[in-house]
Amino acid sequence: MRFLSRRLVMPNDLNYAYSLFGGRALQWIDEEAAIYAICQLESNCLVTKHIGEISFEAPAMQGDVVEFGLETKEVGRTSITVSCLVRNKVTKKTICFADDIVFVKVDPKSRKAVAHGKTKEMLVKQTIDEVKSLNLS
Ligand SMILES: CC(=O)SCCNC(=O)CCNC(=O)[C@H](O)C(C)(C)COP(=O)(O)OP(=O)(O)OC[C@H]1O[C@@H](n2cnc3c(N)ncnc32)[C@H](O)[C@@H]1OP(=O)(O)O
Repeated sequence: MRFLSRRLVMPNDLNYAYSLFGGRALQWIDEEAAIYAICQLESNCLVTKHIGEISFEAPAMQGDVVEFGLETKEVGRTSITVSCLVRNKVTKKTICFADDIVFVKVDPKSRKAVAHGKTKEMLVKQTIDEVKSLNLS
């Protein structure tokens, strides 16, 4: 799992109990996972088909920096399934985990599911090449 993005918990992200609102966390997860899926499939014509079980393990508080870890679980003909872990950047404590987020590539005109043409093997190679090109050392 690669931690690809961070966000700062701001006052307007809080719930009535002064911790990160679950609905905001879901919005962030959908967006972060969509960006990840778009980059993996190299297409922005994707829609969220399914978000499976999600568990909230620990609260995030105002001023916390949270980071998003993303991973490809499955690659189908028209779909990709990803998981997303949200954790505290400093303590590494898990805030929530969404195991099963499915995106489907759609035709921009008909809005019907269409093949994305990628396999899991292709995506593994693509990621290795991308990480190499970032020259992170
Ligand atoms: C980023 C966003 O927030 S987008 C906004 C929210 N999302 C939307 O508005 C999407 C609304 N939904 C739709 O338009 C339609 O359901 C579509 C076009 C996505 C898919 O239509 P369907 O008739 O379900 O397509 P179809 O049966 O061909 O399935 C497409 C893929 O989804 C998968 N799928 C279908 N139902 C489910 C499900 N309940 N759970 C998980 N995967 C599913 C299928 O296995 C298939 O994957 P594969 O081709 O890789 O094997």
